[in-house]
Amino acid sequence: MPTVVLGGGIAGLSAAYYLREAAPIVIEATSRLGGWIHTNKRPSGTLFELGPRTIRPAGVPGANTLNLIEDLNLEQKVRPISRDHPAAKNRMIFAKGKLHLLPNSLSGLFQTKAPFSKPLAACAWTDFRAKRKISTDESSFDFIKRRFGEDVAEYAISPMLCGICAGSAKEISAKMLFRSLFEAEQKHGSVFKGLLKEALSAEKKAANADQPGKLATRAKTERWSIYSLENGLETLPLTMAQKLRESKVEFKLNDPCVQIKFNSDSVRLSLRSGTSIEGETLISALPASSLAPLLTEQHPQLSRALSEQNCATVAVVNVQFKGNLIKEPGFGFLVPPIEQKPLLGVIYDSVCFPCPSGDTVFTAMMGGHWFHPQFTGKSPQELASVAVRGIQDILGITQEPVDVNSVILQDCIPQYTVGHYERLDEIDNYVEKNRLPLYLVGSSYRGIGINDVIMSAKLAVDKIKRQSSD
Ligand SMILES: C=Cc1c2[nH]c(c1C)Cc1[nH]c(c(CCC(=O)O)c1C)Cc1[nH]c(c(C)c1CCC(=O)O)Cc1[nH]c(c(C)c1C=C)C2
Repeated sequence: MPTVVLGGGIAGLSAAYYLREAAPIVIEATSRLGGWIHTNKRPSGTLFELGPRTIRPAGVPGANTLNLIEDLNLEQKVRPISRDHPAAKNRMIFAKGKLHLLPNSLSGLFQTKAPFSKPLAACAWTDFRAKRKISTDESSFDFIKRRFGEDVAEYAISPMLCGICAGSAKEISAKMLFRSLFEAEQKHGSVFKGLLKEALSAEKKAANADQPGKLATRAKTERWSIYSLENGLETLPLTMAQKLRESKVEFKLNDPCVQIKFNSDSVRLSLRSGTSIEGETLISALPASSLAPLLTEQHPQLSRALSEQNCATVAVVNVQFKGNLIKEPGFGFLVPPIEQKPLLGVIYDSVCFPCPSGDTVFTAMMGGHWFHPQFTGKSPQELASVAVRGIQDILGITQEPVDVNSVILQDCIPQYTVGHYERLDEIDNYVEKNRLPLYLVGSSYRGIGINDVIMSAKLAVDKIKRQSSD
């Protein structure tokens, strides 16, 4: 019996790719593969990315993605941005009516730069003096405020979390971004005291990873900060799908799963069309909240635990203006939630990847944790006007755009709220105790970035292969 992969986004495709020799079946509810990775080529030739647009090469998961890209023969299509490129160095926040460049050098950390009221390096002193608070988890905002001060929580961490998960730092678990810092405080009483130990354990982790391939080594030597692919990031899932088809992997598209039942040594999936599929093992690459209702009848407790996760909805508006309008090149800017603006942030796409026409391309992101009630019921066109006006106001642009595309990405980013990792333990324990042949991969669990998601698929497939050879 085959392994069944549920979901044809990047997590499902990666799982199927790592498992391709065992001929898995991939089930996807829609007619499209690739999930949130979606590149829209405009009639002018400009690329609008509707979802993620770049990947980081750093760390073990970063090297793993580069190994995969090399395996897919996509090396020639990689478009890297080095660490000294303005898009890698210059990150801004819009606060108190102005754009502010975040410090990008050691000396910058020792200067008082607006909107901060003291040099960021002074945080080390705040951390040394702050009392330890014993807890299993707390919000990112509370953790950073306690250890480094309110300024840093409000103007550095809150916008950063908008840029990563479009979420509120007041709700997102401190362990999502600051796990090692959080644990350093719990163990050593101060974050800085624990940093040395963290560096040592990072080396140990790296020692356990697969060997970096040629491309990952090149990324290190050439000091890449981020990269994309020729014709946009969708080249990655499209190439994977093509290779999977060549490997005779079976796809069932346009047929959502409506129920999952586990038997003693197999799993049966009922699809909306009435088809039923039997497999030995199930890899679910669906968001936890979409998997939950499929398990309600047979495993209500597991279903309840999975359904506790919320996802944020993001409006993504791509905008093209004639000519070069960017005075200060950079990655773009983020807007701290305390500013109460409709924009979460704006990416300067054409700084990273210039338009052949010399035009300026921006992507505005809106909503996220604050989508409802602010934008409830608004059409993509209405949201496009809000975004265009926001960009024009902040950047002092008087001309109208030559091209705009607006989409609402419904429930696209899982929110790792306080208690997320404890809930994951509960889910894992349930699956193990009930000996379910179920593997959970994708952005709902242990990392929302593309690298994390691909890595989750690799780890699940490695485990399946180990178990079947035992
Ligand atoms: C649809 C909106 C998304 C927002 N965050 C993500 C998406 C898909 C996912 C994400 N973005 C970043 C990370 C961190 C790790 C990484 O892989 O780089 C993750 C998991 C960082 C990031 N944030 C923005 C960009 C362009 C990037 C680089 C990676 C990528 O292309 O997604 C900008 C940005 N993202 C969001 C907002 C609100 C925003 C604002 C300018 C939400």
